[in-house]
Amino acid sequence: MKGETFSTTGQLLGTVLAVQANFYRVQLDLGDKETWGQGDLGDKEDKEDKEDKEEFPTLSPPSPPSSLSPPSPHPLLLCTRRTRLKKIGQQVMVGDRVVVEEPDWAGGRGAIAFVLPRDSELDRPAIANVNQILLLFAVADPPLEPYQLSRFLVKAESTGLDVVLCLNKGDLVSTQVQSEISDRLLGWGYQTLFISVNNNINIDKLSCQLQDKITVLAGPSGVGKSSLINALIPNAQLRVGEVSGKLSRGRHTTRHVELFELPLGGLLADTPGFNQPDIDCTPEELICYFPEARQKLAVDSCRFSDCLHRDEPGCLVRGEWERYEHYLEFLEQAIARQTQINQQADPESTQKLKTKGKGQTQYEPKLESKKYRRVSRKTQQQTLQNLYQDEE
Ligand SMILES: Nc1nc2c(ncn2[C@@H]2O[C@H](COP(=O)(O)OP(=O)(O)OP(=O)(O)O)[C@@H](O)[C@H]2O)c(=O)[nH]1
Ligand SMILES: [Zn+2]
Repeated sequence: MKGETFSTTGQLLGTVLAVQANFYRVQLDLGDKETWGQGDLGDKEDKEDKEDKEEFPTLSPPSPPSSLSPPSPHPLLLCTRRTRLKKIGQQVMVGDRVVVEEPDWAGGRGAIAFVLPRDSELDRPAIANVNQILLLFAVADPPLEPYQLSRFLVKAESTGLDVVLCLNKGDLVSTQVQSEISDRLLGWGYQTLFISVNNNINIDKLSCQLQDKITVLAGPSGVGKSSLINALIPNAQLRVGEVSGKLSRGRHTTRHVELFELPLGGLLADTPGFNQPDIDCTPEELICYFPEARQKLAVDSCRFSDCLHRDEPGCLVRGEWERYEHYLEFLEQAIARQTQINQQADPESTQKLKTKGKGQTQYEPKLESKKYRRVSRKTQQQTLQNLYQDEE
C-alpha cells in the first residue's frame, strides 16, 4: 500500500512550516497517521512494497530534533536549500510543498531539492498554498464594529481565498443578540460561526472547518486569537515555548511566520496583530469583494461594463443594501490610491489623450493600465498587503 508518503516517483515530500535563518523546518508526509505512527517505521516498512524499500534503504525510525519536541505525528527535518535552487533563484516559502533529499534521521537534517508549484501565494504573511482565511472578531469586548469588520472582510476577499467568519466571546451576549448579528451578516453574504474559547463552545465545529487545510488566522487585537490557537492546538504553547518563548510573545516580537499543526490534520498560521487593513485593490475590482453585490452581478450586469456603481445610469448594484455605504467609502479610498500610483508612475503626465469614435479626441485621467485592469485570480491571491503588520 502506498500512502501520500511518497509520490509515484518515490520522492520524499514535505511541507515547510517555518523558515529559520537559512534553514527550513519541513514536516514530512511520511508518518501519516493512516499509514503509520511516529517511530513505527518497522511496521510501515513491512507494509511498503519492495520498490519503496529499495529507494529508501537507509530509512531508520525518524525522530524529530529534540529542540522541536513535543513529538509531532509527522517527522520534522531542519533542511537547507540545495545550491541548484539558489542558482535558479527559487525561493522557499512557508507553506511550500517540497521534495527533500538525503534525510539524516538521526541528526534531524535534510536538503530541499525541489519546490512544487504553488496553488496560491500570500504576500503578508508570506505563505504559500493557503486554502482559507479565518477571520476572527469578537461579539463584544472589543465591540463588534461593522465598518472595521467590513474592511477586514474586503481585504480577506481580495486574496481570492475562501473566507471563514468566526465570532468569539459568544458568552458575553445573549442568544437573541447572536441571532440578530447572524441575520445581519447573512445579509452581507456570510454564514457566521459563533464560538466561545473561554466556554469551549463550537471549538470542535471550527476544528472540523480547519481540518486538512492551510488556514491563516486574522483579526483585530483582543478578539481572542492567541486564546483560540491555544484551544485548538494544546501543544502550541509548549512547542513555541521551546523555540521562541511563549506563543503570544513570539507573535508580537517578530515578523516570523510559522505554521502550526492541527490535531485533526491541517495547518494554521499564526500572524502578528494588525490594525486597519488598507484597501489596495483597484476601484473596478472592489465590488467583487462584496458577496452580496457579487451575487447580483452573477445573474445580470450593469449597463456600462466599467460601471463603478455610483451614479451611472443602468447600474444594477447601486441601492438599498446595508454595506453600500461601506462600498462607496472604500471606493473613494481605492480611487485615491489609484490616482496616487498613477502620478508616481508618471509625475509629468496625469492625463492621456484618448481618441473617441468619429475622430474626436479628449483628455482623460491617465490610469496605469496594468494596475487598473481586472487582476487575475492568481494576482489577487498574491496580495494580502498590509493585512498583517507588526505591532512594534
Ligand atoms: N469573555 C471571553 N473572553 C475571551 C474569550 N476568548 C478570549 N477572551 C479574552 O480576551 C482577551 C484577549 O485575548 P487574546 O487571545 O490575547 O486576544 P488576541 O486576539 O490574541 O489579541 P492580540 O494578542 O492583541 O492580537 C483575553 O483577556 C482573553 O482571556 C471568550 O471566549 N470569552
Ligand atoms: Zn453598476
